[in-house]
Amino acid sequence: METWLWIILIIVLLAVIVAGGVAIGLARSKRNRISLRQTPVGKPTAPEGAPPIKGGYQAGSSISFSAGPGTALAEPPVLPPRSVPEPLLLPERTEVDGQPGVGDDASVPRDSIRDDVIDVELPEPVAAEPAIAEPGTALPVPAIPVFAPVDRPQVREEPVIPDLQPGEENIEPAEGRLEKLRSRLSRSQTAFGKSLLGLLGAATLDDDSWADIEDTLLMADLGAGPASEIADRLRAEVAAHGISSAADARALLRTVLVQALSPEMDRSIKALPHDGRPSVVLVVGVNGTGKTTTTGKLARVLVAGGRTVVLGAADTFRAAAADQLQTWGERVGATVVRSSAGADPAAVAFDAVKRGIEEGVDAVLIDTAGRLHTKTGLMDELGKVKRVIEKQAQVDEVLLVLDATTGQNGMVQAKVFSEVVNVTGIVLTKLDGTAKGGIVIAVQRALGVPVKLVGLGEGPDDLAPFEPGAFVDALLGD
Ligand SMILES: Nc1nc2c(ncn2[C@@H]2O[C@H](COP(=O)(O)OP(=O)(O)OP(=O)(O)O)[C@@H](O)[C@H]2O)c(=O)[nH]1
Repeated sequence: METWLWIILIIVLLAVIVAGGVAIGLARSKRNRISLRQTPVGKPTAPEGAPPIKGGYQAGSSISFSAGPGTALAEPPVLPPRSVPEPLLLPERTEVDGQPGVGDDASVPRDSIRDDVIDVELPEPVAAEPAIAEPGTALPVPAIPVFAPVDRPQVREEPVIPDLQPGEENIEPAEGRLEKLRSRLSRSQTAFGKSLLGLLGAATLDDDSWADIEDTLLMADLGAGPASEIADRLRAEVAAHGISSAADARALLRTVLVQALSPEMDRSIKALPHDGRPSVVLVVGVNGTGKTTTTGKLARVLVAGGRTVVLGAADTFRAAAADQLQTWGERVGATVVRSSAGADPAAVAFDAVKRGIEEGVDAVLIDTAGRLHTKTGLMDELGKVKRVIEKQAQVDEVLLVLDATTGQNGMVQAKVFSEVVNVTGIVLTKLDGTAKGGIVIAVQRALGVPVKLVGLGEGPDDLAPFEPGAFVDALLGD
C-alpha cells in the first residue's frame, strides 16, 4: 500500500480511539454526579407563614444577654425617655508607674497621615556635547540637577460610621432584623458547602475523593486538625451507613459540621447588671478588626432592649476612635466617657466603669485600642486595663474581635490575646466578605471559647448572634 494511504488509515484509527474515550468518560462522570436538586431530607423547614428558607444565615433568635457567673440578676429598670447625653471628657491622666504607655511598640494607626504615591516632574535631559578632554586635563564635572520641593498630597483613611438618625427612633429591635442578614452570608459561603456536598455525593468515594474533601475543608480555613477530624468522621459515617442520595449527604454533613461547632456552648453575652452593679464588657483585638463598630452595634442592641449603657473610649491611640464611639453613643443614646488622644487607656476604662456605677446603668462597654498581638508592650498594657477595671468591678465578658477575612492569622491572635486577658467570647466580623467560614470552627477549637456574635456588614444593625445550626444551613445553601 502507498505510504499516504497508511498515514490516512492511522489518522482515522486514532480519531476513532479518542472519540470512544471521550464518550466513556462522559458516561462515567454522569453516573458519578449526584443531583443537588433533589428534595432535601432532614433540612429545617420554615415556620408557618415565614418566607421559605433559601440557604442564607438565619438566626432564629435575637442576641441573648445574661449576667456574670454566680450573680443575682437585676430586673430591667423602667426607663424614662432617653435624651442624648453629653460625653464625659476626662482630664488627661497619664500614669508613670513603669507600665507600658499608649503607643509603646505600636504599629501606625490606620487613620494616620501617610505618604501617597506621587508624580514627580523630572527635569528634561539636556543634550550635552560629548566632552573630549585634552590629554593631561580633567573632564568637566556635570552639574547636579536641583529638584524643587513638591507638595505631597496626603491621604487619610476615614473610619466608616453608619449614617444613623440622632436619638432612639432609628434603632431596630433585635428580634426579626436578623432575617435581613441571611443573604449576606449565603452569597460568600455557599460555594464551600456546595463543593463539599458535590464531593460527598459522588457515587464512588475513593482515597482521592477523601483527600479532596479534606483539602476543601482546609481551604475554608478550618485548620489541619479540625479538617482531618471532620473528614475522618464523615468517612466513618459513610462506611457505617452509606450515602444513597443528595439528601443523605446533606444531612450527614450538617450533623457533622454542627457537632464540630459545639452547639452546647453558652453564647449569651454577659452584659446584664448583677449585684447592684453594671456588667462590664471589654472589647479587644488587633487593628481594624471592627472593635469600635462592634461596640457601637452591641450598644444599639442593648438600648433597643431597654437597657442603659455607658461606652468607654479606651482606644486613646487612634485619634478618630473616640470620635467614632462618641458618634455611636450620641445616636444610640449612651453616655460616652473619653479622654484626649494619648491618655492612659486604663484610666479611661476605670473612669467609664466608675461613671457606669454612679449612673446605675446596666452595662459598661469598653472599646480598646487595636494592638498587634506580637507587640509585648501593647499586650501588657491591655492586661493593665483589665486589672485596673477590676479594682472596682468584675469584668464579666472579654470579647475578642477577629476579622474573618484574615483566616488562620486570626488563630495566632486569638491564642495570644486569650493568654493576656482571658477571652470569654469571640466576635467574628466581616463574615460577609469571605468564603472561609471554617475559621469559626478552628478558633473555637483552639481556644475552647464560643463564637458569640458575627458581623455581617458595616450597617448599624449588621450584628447577629452566632447559631451553629443556622450557620451550617447557610453554608450548605439550598
Ligand atoms: N464588611 C464589614 N465591615 C465591617 C464589619 N465590622 C466592621 N467593619 C468595618 O471595618 C472597619 C474597621 O472597623 P473599626 O470598628 O473602626 O475597627 P477597630 O477594630 O475599632 O479599629 P482600630 O481602632 O484601628 O483597631 C470599618 O470600616 C468598619 O465599618 C463587618 O462585619 N463587615
